[in-house]
Amino acid sequence: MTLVAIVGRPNVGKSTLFNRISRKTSALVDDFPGVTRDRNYAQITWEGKSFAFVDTGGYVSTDSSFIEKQAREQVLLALEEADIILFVADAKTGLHPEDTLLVDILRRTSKPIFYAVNKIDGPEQTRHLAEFYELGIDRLYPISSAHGFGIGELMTDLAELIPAPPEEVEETETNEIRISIVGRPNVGKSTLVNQILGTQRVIVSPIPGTTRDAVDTAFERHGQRFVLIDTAGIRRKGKTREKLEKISIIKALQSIERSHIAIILIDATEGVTDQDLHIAGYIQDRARGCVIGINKWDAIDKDPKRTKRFMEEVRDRFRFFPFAPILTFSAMTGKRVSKILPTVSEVFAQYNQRITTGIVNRALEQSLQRHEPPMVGGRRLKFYYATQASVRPPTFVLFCNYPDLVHFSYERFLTNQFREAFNLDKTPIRLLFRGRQKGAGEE
Ligand SMILES: Nc1nc2c(ncn2[C@@H]2O[C@H](COP(=O)(O)OP(=O)(O)OP(=O)(O)O)[C@@H](O)[C@H]2O)c(=O)[nH]1
Ligand SMILES: Nc1nc2c(ncn2[C@@H]2O[C@H](COP(=O)(O)OP(=O)(O)OP(=O)(O)O)[C@@H](O)[C@H]2O)c(=O)[nH]1
Repeated sequence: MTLVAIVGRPNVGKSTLFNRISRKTSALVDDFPGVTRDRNYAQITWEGKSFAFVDTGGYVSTDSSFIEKQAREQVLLALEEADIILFVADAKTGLHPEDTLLVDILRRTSKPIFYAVNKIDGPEQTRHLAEFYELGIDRLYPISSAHGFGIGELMTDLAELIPAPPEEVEETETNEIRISIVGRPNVGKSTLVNQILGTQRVIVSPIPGTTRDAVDTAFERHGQRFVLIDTAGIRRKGKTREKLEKISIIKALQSIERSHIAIILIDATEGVTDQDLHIAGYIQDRARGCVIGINKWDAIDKDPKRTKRFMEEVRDRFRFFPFAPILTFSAMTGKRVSKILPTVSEVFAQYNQRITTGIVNRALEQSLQRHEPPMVGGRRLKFYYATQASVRPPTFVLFCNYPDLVHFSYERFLTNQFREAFNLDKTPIRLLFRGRQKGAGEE
């Protein structure tokens, strides 16, 4: 997905603009689920084009010279990582020497840049625009983030640069397994990529991903084709790790989006952190297959008691992922890395599993017998029929009398029953509840 970064001096109104675009416009906003804590990025659809917005601002320092340095760094990082840059200046303060500096940096790139002058709240203020033409930019967008003026036009021009959404690749029945490797900085992602690719002789070819930086790598193993998503992105080392955080998480989300199976790496020497769960939450929301990889296993004390406690803790913190296999390995020494691809294949096979309708209905009947559906609001919940609607992940539609009243705990019960009956212990599955079909072709 195309990534648009908003950059500019402190206080020019970047977050106000971001908020307006992500919440208060008619743009359809799909917050990245699972990562709602950080409000700095949003997935947006404007005139049929989808893209992600990131606000690079929010400088913590109060020392103004330091802030300016930080702003410059953000611009450099945005240039490196984003596909389109949206530069914002402030009409109220007027043209600032620092604006000129930032614009000079931006000029060095061939990436598309949009220049907006903010806080032009009414027609009488458009005169403030004049001095910004000193920057030598042909097209300036006068906007008011606070009042919403000029935003629509800017967004429309921006959307024009974004490629049309690709045909839904997801459901094409190719058998290549698309894998994303995600995790916090320093967990060993690139070491693992090198280890996996180093042991694979048949590297098919690097294939350009959706954005210019994203280069995926395809290879074959025992006749199975694998694609490692965004190999280039994983290998590229960020110099200023901390500040990359905002963009790097979006990159991870985008990789997950494009993959079938996500390998989330945990650093054994640090244990499971909140951010690991944050990323995992996104894998869950997107219903991707998942393998939990505990890396740097060589570096910890392998006292059996301690190991047992460690594994229990991982299971507990990932309790929302009971189906994700957990592997321990060392990307550095290569020990047990060979387990990864077979495990991924196993998860993928289940992720694609189709169950015949007869078997689905037998499992439904048995589940209903084992545990009668509860009364809801004085009414008895009744299930009529079930069928598998799709794969990736296996998704089952259950027709019943009160589809909206199926309680979470009963849904969980049915999910567990289905998992067991169909041997789907390693993949997410989805249950959808629908009202009884009234006639052919009707929902
Ligand atoms: N008059 C006017 N004020 C605005 C407009 N947009 C933002 N502001 C004000 O400008 C100030 C700074 O806005 P922010 O959105 O926090 O600026 P920022 O660029 O995100 O700041 P950093 O977080 O430091 O990077 C706030 O007081 C806003 O209310 C606008 O269109 N018109
Ligand atoms: N002991 C040990 N160290 C490892 C292992 N895997 C990676 N490391 C070390 O951990 C550090 C980070 O590894 P990278 O592969 O660069 O991690 P990364 O996740 O790609 O890092 P970012 O680029 O910051 O996201 C390096 O110093 C590696 O040598 C491992 O299995 N065992």
